[in-house]
Amino acid sequence: MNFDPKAKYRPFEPIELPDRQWPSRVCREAPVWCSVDLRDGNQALVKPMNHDRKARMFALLVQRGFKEIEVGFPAASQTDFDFVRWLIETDRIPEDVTIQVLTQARDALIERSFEALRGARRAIMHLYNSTSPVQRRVVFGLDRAGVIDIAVRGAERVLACARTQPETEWVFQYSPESFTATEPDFAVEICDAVNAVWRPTPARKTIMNLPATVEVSTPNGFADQVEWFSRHVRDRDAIVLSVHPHNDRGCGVAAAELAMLAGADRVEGTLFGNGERTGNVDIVTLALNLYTQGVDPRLDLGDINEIVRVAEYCNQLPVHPRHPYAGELVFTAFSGSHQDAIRKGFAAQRADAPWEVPYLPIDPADLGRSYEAVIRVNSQSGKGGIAYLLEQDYGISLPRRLQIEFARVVQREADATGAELGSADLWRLFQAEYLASEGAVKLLSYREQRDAQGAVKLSATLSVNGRECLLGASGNGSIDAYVRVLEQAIGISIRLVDYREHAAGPGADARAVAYVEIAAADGAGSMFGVGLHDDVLSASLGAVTAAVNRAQAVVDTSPDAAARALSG
Ligand SMILES: CC(=O)SCCNC(=O)CCNC(=O)[C@H](O)C(C)(C)COP(=O)(O)OP(=O)(O)OC[C@H]1O[C@@H](n2cnc3c(N)ncnc32)[C@H](O)[C@@H]1OP(=O)(O)O
Ligand SMILES: CC(C)C(=O)C(=O)O
Repeated sequence: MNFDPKAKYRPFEPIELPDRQWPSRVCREAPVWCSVDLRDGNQALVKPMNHDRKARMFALLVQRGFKEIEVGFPAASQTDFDFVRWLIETDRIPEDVTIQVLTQARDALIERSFEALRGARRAIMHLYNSTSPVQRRVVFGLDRAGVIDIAVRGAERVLACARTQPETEWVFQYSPESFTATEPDFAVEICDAVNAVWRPTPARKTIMNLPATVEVSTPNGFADQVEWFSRHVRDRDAIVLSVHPHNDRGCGVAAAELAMLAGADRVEGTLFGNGERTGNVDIVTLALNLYTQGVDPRLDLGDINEIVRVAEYCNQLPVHPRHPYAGELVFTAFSGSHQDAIRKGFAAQRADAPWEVPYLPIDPADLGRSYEAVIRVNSQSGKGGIAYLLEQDYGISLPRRLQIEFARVVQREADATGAELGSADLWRLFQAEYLASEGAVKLLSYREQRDAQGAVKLSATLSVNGRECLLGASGNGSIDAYVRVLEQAIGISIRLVDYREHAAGPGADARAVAYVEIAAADGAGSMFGVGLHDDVLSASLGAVTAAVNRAQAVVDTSPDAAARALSG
C-alpha cells in the first residue's frame, strides 16, 4: 500500500450547505422503487441473463409489487431488444407497471430503443451521459458546453422519436452519470438544459436521476449533493427526483436513506444489491428497514427465501449468508446469552403487541422464515438454546436444573467435535444420557394397590445387576413407594428432590415425559432421570430408575459408588 495516500487520492469536497434540512427529517413514506435488476444488475453479471432468466426475474419483480422496472438496454444487445419485444408482444406488462429502457445520448441508439418499445402502453425512456470533469476530459474530450450539447441533442432526439410513437404514454428520464463526482452547479445546469427541451409540468413530470455511479463520499456527503440539487434545479415541482446509489464504500443503503431525507422521491436499485462492482443499492434492505420502522414499504417481501432462490437462479450469484434480512444465518443465534434472551423474548411476546424480541429486529415469520432456524447450537451455546430446540422439535420442557446439567453434556460433545449440533443430535445425546434403559437396575413389572386413606403399596419385579427380585414397599404415593423399593434394591437411602411431568407433544396420543431429581438422603449432590412412556406412572417410575442408574454409572455399579455420587 501507499503509505502517503494523500499524494495519490483526493478527498471528496464537501458542499457548503450550512442550513441543510435532511438531518432533522424522518422518512414516513416509501419512495417510488425502480428495479434495475434487468439492466444494471444484468450488465454486471459474469453470464448475463438469457431470456428464461430475464422472464423469471421480471415475473418476480411484478409479483412483489415493483411498478417501475428497467428491463434492459435494448440498443446494446439483441437479447435485451428481443426481451423488450416479447414483454410487449405477449402482453406481459400489467396495467399498473411501467417498463423503462436505458440509452446513451446517441441518435442511432435512441432510435433503436424507441423501436424496441413500439406498441408499449406506457414507458420510461432513460437517457444518460457522463458529466464529471474526468469523464468530460478523458471519455468525451469536451468542455462543459460540449457535454451539455450531447445531452441536449440526445433529449431532442428522444422528444422527436416519441412524437412518432404517440400510441405510447412517454415518460422521459435523464441521468447525469457520475453525478457524485460532478460539480453540483454543472449537474443542475445540464439537467435544466435537458428539461428545457422536454418542458415538464407538474402533471407531466420528467425524472431526473442522480446516480452515485461510483460512491465517493460518506452518505451525508451524498445527501448534501441531493438536497443542494433539489433546491437549485429549475421546475422542481415538475420533476421526480430519483437516486441511483452504488455501494463502492459499502454505504449504498445508508446513502439512499439519507438521500430520501434530502428530497429523493424515487430510488433505483436491485434485489440484494446485485450490480456493477460492489453492487447497486439493495432495495430489499431499504424496504425492510422502512417496514421495521412501521412504514409500509409497498413491496411484498414475505417468503423471502423464494425471492432469494429466484434472484440466485437469475443472477447465478449467491446471496451472502449474512445478507440483511435474507441471508441464511441472519435469524440464527449460536451464542448462549443471545439464545437465552431470544427464547425468553418469544415467550413474552404477545401477538397483538409491538415486536420486542431481543436480537431480532424483525419477526422472522413476516418474511416466511421459521423460528426453528433461529437458534442453533455449537460450543458457544448455552442451556437456553438447547432447551429451546428440544422444546420446539421434541415437545419436552426441561426443568431449569436439568437444563444446566444437560448443557454440560452438550458442551462436552460440541467441544470434542467442534461441530454444530442439530436438534436431532441433541435428542440423541439426551436419550443416551437420561433415557437409556441399560443400567444396573431394570424395572420389569409393577403392581400398585391403594388403601382407603390413599397410601400406596407397590410391588415391583426388578433385575438388579442381572439378578431378578420381587420387592415391595408403601409410600404416600406411587413414586414415593417406588423410591422405597429401590432403596432396598441398592442399599442406600434416597431423597426425591424434584418431580415434574408433562405431555410431550400435542394431541390425545401425546406421550408423557417425567423428570425426577434424586439425592442421597444425607447428600448435597443430585441426579436427574427422565422417563418417556404412553402412561404417566410408567414414565415416572422409568425416570426414577434412570436417575438411580445414572447415579450408579457415575463411578461403577456398586451401591457404595452410587451413594458417593449422590452425596456430591
Ligand atoms: C454507469 C452505467 O451503468 S451506464 C450503462 C453502461 N452499460 C453498458 O454500457 C452496457 C451496454 N453497452 C454496450 O453494449 C455498448 O457500450 C453500446 C452497444 C451501447 C455502444 O457500443 P460502442 O459504440 O461500440 O462502444 P462504446 O460504448 O465503447 O462507445 C463509446 C463511445 O460512445 C460515447 N459515449 C459513451 N457514453 C455515451 C453517452 N451516454 N452518450 C453519448 N455518447 C456516449 C463515448 O464518448 C465513445 O465515443 P467515441 O467512440 O467517439 O470515443
Ligand atoms: C446510467 C446510470 C443511471 C447508471 O447506471 C449509473 O450511473 O450507475
